[in-house]
Amino acid sequence: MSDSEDESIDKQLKIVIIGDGASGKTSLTTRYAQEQFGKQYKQTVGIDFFLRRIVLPGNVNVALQVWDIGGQTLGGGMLDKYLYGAHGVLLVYDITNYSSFENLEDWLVVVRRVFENEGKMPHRALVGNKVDLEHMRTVKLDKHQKFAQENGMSSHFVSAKTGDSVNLCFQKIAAEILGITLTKPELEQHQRVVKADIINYQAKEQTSKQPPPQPKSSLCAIQ
Ligand SMILES: Nc1nc2c(ncn2[C@@H]2O[C@H](COP(=O)(O)OP(=O)(O)OP(=O)(O)O)[C@@H](O)[C@H]2O)c(=O)[nH]1
Repeated sequence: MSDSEDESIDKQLKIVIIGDGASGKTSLTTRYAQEQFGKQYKQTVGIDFFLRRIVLPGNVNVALQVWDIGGQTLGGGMLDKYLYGAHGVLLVYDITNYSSFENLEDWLVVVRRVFENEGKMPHRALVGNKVDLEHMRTVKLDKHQKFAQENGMSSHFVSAKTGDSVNLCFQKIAAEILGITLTKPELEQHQRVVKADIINYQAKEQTSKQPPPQPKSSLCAIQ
């Protein structure tokens, strides 16, 4: 296959990210598209766009056009237009903020209204963000699962801060939209992998005449 063929895009998907202000939509998008995270909260006014190319099994080249919608857009006239033509909609909430979860009902009402005339609903994904703050969780797991089930949504937990499961979330959604099955090795490949040095304290306590201990490396995947 030539270089140009290799780079050609088979599918272009429009993915729209909605949910309350400060739930982490911009952080999630920039983590995914640019591998970055900013601690400072800067409200999105209107919309931001990002593009990321991925390859799915079967050598399917996909361009994901990610639309990051400002949380204040709910109730405004532009949201319908932003949603129009979406293949996938991510409904994001903050697991430490119960009202951001409750309000997803209102966001979903808009999604249903926009797509009821189009005949085909986009893929809808329920995304609980900020799992690095698990100790502050206020939205119970069973509430999340019930909401996803009742509304025909796929279910995801991520941390835009640590990057935990962010790639996996987008990869799964893109594959589901295109009817592509991800194999176990592919799923594992998109889990975030943390590399840590194991320090041998016993060896460290030995006299300085001894040769210094060699650090060992280990890999662990966060599920
Ligand atoms: N601990 C933690 N903080 C996060 C995470 N994701 C986002 N934040 C923080 O939450 C705040 C809001 O994040 P944003 O990404 O700006 O939220 P948003 O949903 O885009 O907000 P709007 O633009 O108002 O719609 C920022 O201070 C982020 O640093 C996460 O996974 N963990």
